[in-house]
Amino acid sequence: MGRGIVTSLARANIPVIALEQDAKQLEFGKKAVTGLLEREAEKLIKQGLTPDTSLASVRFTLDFAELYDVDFVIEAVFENMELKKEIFRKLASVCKPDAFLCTNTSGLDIDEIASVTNHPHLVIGTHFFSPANIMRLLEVVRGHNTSLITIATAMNLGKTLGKVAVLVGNCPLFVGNRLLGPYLEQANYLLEEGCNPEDIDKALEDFGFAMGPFRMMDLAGLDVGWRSRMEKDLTGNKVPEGTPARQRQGIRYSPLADMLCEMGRFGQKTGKGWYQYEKPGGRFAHPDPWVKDFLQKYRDTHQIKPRPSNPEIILERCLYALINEGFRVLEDGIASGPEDIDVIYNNGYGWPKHRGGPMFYASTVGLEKVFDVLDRYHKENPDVPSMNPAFLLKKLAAVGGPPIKEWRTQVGKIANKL
Ligand SMILES: CCCCCCCC(=O)CC(=O)SCCNC(=O)CCNC(=O)[C@H](O)C(C)(C)COP(=O)(O)OP(=O)(O)OC[C@H]1O[C@@H](n2cnc3c(N)ncnc32)[C@H](O)[C@@H]1OP(=O)(O)O
Ligand SMILES: NC(=O)C1=CN([C@@H]2O[C@H](COP(=O)(O)OP(=O)(O)OC[C@H]3O[C@@H](n4cnc5c(N)ncnc54)[C@H](O)[C@@H]3O)[C@@H](O)[C@H]2O)C=CC1
Repeated sequence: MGRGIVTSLARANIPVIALEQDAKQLEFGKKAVTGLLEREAEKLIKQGLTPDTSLASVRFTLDFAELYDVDFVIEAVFENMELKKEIFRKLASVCKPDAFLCTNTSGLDIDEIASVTNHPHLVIGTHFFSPANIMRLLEVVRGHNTSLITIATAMNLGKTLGKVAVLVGNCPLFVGNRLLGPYLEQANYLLEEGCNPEDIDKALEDFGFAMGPFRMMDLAGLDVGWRSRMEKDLTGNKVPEGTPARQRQGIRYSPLADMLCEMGRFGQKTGKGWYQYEKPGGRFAHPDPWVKDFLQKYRDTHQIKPRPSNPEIILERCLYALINEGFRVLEDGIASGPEDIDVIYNNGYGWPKHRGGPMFYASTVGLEKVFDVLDRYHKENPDVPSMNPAFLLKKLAAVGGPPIKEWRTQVGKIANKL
């Protein structure tokens, strides 16, 4: 993410100091940023334009002390709370007192990160999306103490970078990734039940997604989700002994993605994940016979009898799970309206734009249908609480599923924590 963010800043002619933890990583990063900027320059030249971005605006360093007079920091280290806090302690001591301190976490608590600084009003989440120099979304996550000036500055940064900035509230995984959780959960359960990654990806790509869930996670890096689950003690050595492999805290859980990570299969970056790639860093996903075999052995171990799923079932389960969480986000006041969720999905996750975003799509399918499918699934699978229909969905379905623009008036004031 760091290299994509640096490239976006350099492209907008913002001087950047790019900091890494060791010389090897710094060299990798420098090479990657140089490559991305050169590629962009070539594209402009081909179009008859003169590139005005230069690598000279980027300084590469290993020394935190060089950050003493920067206006704005964007931290993008591994998804680990203790490490993020250590970095923010350092930043708070090195940077000038009015520097804005941003974190590119995928879903950690912004308030906890801010708590280690003396100026939490200057701390904010700036959540970029992979590939960070390409995807247009910037989720701006306000913490409890984040000031209006800090929010305005982060929103303005999004605009300067040519991105679409959306303000959201602070909760685990924020908005985009919070909806992604139940979507990925269903995709993983479908694998357990007999599908292969390519069956599920094909159904969602035929629906119009730029990438199905498994190709997308291979692109983002499976280790990101793994670290995020470790932070929640869902995997790793803090899981209590004797916990059944397919259960956590009494609810259904799929350990499949964790098992791939334990074997070093992180996706495109390692050349192997849910698919295989021509080399580490390769981009062309090929179905991997190893994965097919791995899934079959897993089903045998857990005595799961494979059953077929057609594209319609795949779509309903994955999409309605995602939409249901969208209603919960609205109930919690984490997004300011259904339109914001749609903008997030259209610009950050390769959602098919012609379908208008997940919440608009739900309104076109019919909220009664979405409710009925979720309700039936949840009654048959009470150990999957994410599929329990959200209260707001139930309420709107009960009044006939009005068009999206009428949701607010139908349900009264939606709690807004922004
Ligand atoms: C619940 C736990 C949560 C854990 C997960 C947390 C992760 C997060 O916090 C949030 C995330 O980022 S999730 C990932 C979000 N990203 C997506 O969904 C990407 C979906 N894919 C796409 O949009 C297009 O396929 C894409 C744009 C990638 C490619 O587009 P096309 O298919 O049209 O292909 P191209 O025309 O060849 O490429 C367009 C530009 O993209 C560049 N590109 C392609 N693949 C890339 C890759 N793997 N890495 C870097 N850049 C890449 C490609 O070079 C081209 O760039 P330009 O030539 O400069 O235009
Ligand atoms: N991969 C993705 O799709 C997305 C990731 N994120 C978030 O971005 C952050 C980074 O994720 P990735 O780029 O995927 O991870 P990564 O593993 O590719 O990169 C992390 C970088 O942090 C550097 N680093 C670690 N400790 C450091 C330290 N003490 N000082 C300086 N640099 C240090 C590492 O050398 C490495 O280059 C995480 O918080 C992740 O949740 C956010 C959006 C999307």
